[in-house]
Amino acid sequence: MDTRYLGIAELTEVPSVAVVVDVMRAFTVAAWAFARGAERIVLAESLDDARALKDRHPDWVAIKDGPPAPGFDTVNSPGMLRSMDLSGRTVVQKTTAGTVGALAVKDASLVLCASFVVAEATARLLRARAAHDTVTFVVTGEDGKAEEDLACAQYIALRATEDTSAGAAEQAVPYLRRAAESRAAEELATGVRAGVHPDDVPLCLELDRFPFAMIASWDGDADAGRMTLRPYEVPVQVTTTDL
Ligand SMILES: O=C(O)[C@H](CS(=O)(=O)O)OP(=O)(O)O
Ligand SMILES: [Mg+2]
Repeated sequence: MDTRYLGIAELTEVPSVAVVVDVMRAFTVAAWAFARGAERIVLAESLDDARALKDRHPDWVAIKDGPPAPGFDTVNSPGMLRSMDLSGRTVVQKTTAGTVGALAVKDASLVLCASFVVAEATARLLRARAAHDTVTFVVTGEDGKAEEDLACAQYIALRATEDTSAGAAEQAVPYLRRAAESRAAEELATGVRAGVHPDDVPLCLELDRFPFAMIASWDGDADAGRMTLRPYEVPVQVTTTDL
């Protein structure tokens, strides 16, 4: 597997396989939404688009980053999502980096959205589906320089070359440390960013909290057709016929 690491603005061609990484916080939040029962996450193009989706589908749960705002049900915080019951719900998500990165590679043949909480499942899916491909990791934060996203991307790339899930916790230590010392972690912990729960940073640094990867694909049934994120439970002994 060949790997490359690009910021959103550096995506000049359609990748074959894309792993869009946003540790703090979009794809930690997305994983928590699925853990709390959400059926799918519609990735909104803009705040206006998210509001319009919510207007057309009042039963959908709209999430934005930054401070709470009219028209949105909650904010981009795993600490807040953790206590919500989202059973069977469709979530609409719009954030500054993560959802923008996923939409930027919407024409790729496989789009995974990832963070530390789904790292091993993501790596396992790459082992099965992309062992002979070039995998483009989209480092969504800070114009491709966000240390928490780059560290997570490099960790998933490392794990994707391993045969088993043994040893993951030990291998992860330096990568998690880089994320813990990132600018995003500091800003979330010190109140520079809005719409934050005190547990957000530790929740974003939980390794393999969830057993699923997250695949973004076109869903013709969502509104008039939308890029939509869904969880994908990756069998431990996966073969290509499982997919
Ligand atoms: O909600 C977040 O943590 C960020 C937005 S900001 O950098 O805090 O303004 O969005 P994300 O797309 O999840 O990085
Ligand atoms: Mg981020």
